[in-house]
Amino acid sequence: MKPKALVYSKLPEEVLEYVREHCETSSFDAPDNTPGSPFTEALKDAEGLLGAGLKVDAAFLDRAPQLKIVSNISVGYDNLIIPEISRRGIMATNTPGVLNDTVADTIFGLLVATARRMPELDRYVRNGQWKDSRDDVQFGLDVHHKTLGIIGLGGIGEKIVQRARFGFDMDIIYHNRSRNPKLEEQYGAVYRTLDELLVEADFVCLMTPLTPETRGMIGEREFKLMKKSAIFINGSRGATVDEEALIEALHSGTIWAAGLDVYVQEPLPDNHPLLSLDNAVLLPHIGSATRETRLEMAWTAARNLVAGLEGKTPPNLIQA
Ligand SMILES: NC(=O)c1ccc[n+]([C@@H]2O[C@H](COP(=O)([O-])OP(=O)(O)OC[C@H]3O[C@@H](n4cnc5c(N)ncnc54)[C@H](O)[C@@H]3O)[C@@H](O)[C@H]2O)c1
Ligand SMILES: O=C(O)[C@H](O)CO
Repeated sequence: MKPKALVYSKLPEEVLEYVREHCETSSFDAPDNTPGSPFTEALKDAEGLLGAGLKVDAAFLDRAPQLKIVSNISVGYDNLIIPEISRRGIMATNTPGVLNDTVADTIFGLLVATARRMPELDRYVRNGQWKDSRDDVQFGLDVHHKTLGIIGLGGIGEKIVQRARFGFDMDIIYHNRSRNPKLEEQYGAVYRTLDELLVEADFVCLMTPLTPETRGMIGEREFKLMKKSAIFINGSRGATVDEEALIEALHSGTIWAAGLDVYVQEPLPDNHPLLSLDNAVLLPHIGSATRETRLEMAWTAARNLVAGLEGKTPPNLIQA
């Protein structure tokens, strides 16, 4: 008898087919947690769960008594309450590595777009302002030969640094839980305390996971330490930043601009204060969102799921 899998995100057809070959599969484009819904009913028997972004905590796990593995289609797993999942002997997996280059392209692209004010100037052209323009209205800041300060130099961070160092001749400083001598040598990256990095960097780029230690790690104090010309880039998770402090820093000119892919509340609600700030460039959490990479992530997560349900150690098992 095949194990029972519950898929709660829309998967590419070939990946869903692979899951169906190995598992008795109930599949939904999105979870519907209302009592009595087909998703809720399927959850009662599910041994494997596959999808992106669902909060898996104690209350959720109480509704899924047969669960053996939760396979996340993302590298970040702050939606999974790992101590609670492990306490019940359930495995959890993520999709590291396969998205590093794609996310680095997005985050470095966001950095350049913010420094050179590209979205704002696109609006300027479309609104017919070009013909009566003064040049200085269009001035941005240079990226090349500046200092990039990266907080969280892991898989994605390294690929951002590679682009900055070899594509844009930038100097690299970094702050991490531990030092990485290999990357220091490879990219000339220099380790800094968090405060040193904030004071020195022209671009502050946040790429840590969201954990109890990183929640709200950049707030009013940290923005005040940054240069007035600093550009802040967040590609991690919205809650690593105190969003109110960020809005105030952008509004008051404490920093020059911000490029954001992630927010405390996603999608951003209508009338959110960030929407009215021209010095904020806003992307809708699309770091890994290319066809190729999303397909690769779905395959990685599906293979993790099937391995776990076949009694093997999944390739990307999250260590509690
Ligand atoms: N915007 C997007 O679409 C998108 C896409 C992928 C990942 N992400 C986010 O990026 C995060 C990082 O992904 P990754 O694959 O590079 O992970 P990773 O584990 O390879 O790297 C994370 C790095 O952060 C460091 N770190 C952890 N806690 C820290 C702390 N308190 N202070 C300083 N450094 C700390 C770790 O030591 C590690 O080097 C994910 O967890 C996710 O939240 C966002
Ligand atoms: O963590 C990730 O993989 C991305 O943010 C997609 O959710």
